[in-house]
Amino acid sequence: MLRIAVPNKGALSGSAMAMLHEAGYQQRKESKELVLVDPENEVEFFYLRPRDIAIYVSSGKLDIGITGRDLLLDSGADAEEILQLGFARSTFRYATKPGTAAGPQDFDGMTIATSYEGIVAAHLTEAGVKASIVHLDGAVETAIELGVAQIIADVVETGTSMRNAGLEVIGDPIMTSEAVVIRRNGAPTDDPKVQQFLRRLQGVLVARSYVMMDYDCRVEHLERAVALTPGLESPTISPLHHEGWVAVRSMVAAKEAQRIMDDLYELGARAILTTAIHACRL
Ligand SMILES: Nc1ncnc2c1ncn2[C@@H]1O[C@H](COP(=O)(O)OP(=O)(O)OP(=O)(O)O)[C@@H](O)[C@H]1O
Ligand SMILES: O=P(O)(O)OC[C@H]1O[C@H](OP(=O)(O)OP(=O)(O)O)[C@H](O)[C@@H]1O
Ligand SMILES: [Mg+2]
Repeated sequence: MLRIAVPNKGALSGSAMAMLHEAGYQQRKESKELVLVDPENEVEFFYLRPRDIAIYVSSGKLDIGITGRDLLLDSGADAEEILQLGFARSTFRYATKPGTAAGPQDFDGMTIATSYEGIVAAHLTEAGVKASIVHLDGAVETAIELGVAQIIADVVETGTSMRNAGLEVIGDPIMTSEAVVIRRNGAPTDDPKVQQFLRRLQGVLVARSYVMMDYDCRVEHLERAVALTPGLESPTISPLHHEGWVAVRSMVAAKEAQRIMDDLYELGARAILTTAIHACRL
């Protein structure tokens, strides 16, 4: 059985479980369930704190896990990311009250509050800055108002939490993060069970970001139409009963579908349809 760590709460949990469900795996129904066996797919899911997942995976007790790139880096665990999942995207940034500092070069002697001590300590060392770090579990934005620190380092998605606390982000982003699949460094790369799991998740990613496009076009316009819809390998072309016309079928990036439909119409294509892809193996 493949043993997989899944975030049990927080920003990663819901999207991770939704993606696994979409990939055909059973997921827990109750938030108190700690372990779920999916015998049909020969997988065992362990619902763990997101921050602990890299540690379990690096210990070798679990084969793979879903966590945030920032949490993996912060843990210092001996694990590596093997697939990007495209949700829980964020940047990790310093922030302060306007006028306190412009970037790490001004931090000497200051105190920085964060939940990600590992990332911040490594970044300060690299920048040659001598500052103190105070560890907080969350709601880090409040630390400056309450006098615990002059600077914070935290996850920023929309920037709303920073703005609401009257803070401005300073310096370059320390890192960008998203949900990732991780495995222990040095674990075999050709484990067929892991490969199958990754293919299923990749299938979900493709199904979410592509649509299937069908249209009819005149043979003399085919080359220009195919240039607009080259597909992944190459489009399928079928003859139509109406002479001089063909039917074309091709996968298209969902976010470009409307523009491509307009361009195909201009070219003379007709009966242009898009349909959702529910699952896929590339
Ligand atoms: N608002 C957000 N938008 C996108 N990603 C986020 C957001 N907040 C946290 N994350 C990401 O979620 C992961 C942190 O998970 P964790 O569950 O510890 O955070 P959380 O949602 O703040 O939960 P908690 O506050 O209960 O600890 C990190 O990878 C982080 O980048
Ligand atoms: O830029 P934003 O869109 O505002 O999102 C970022 C905020 O979201 C998360 O906080 P969460 O709500 O999980 O609370 P926490 O700070 O207690 O972890 C994160 O820690 C930031 O505070
Ligand atoms: Mg949080």
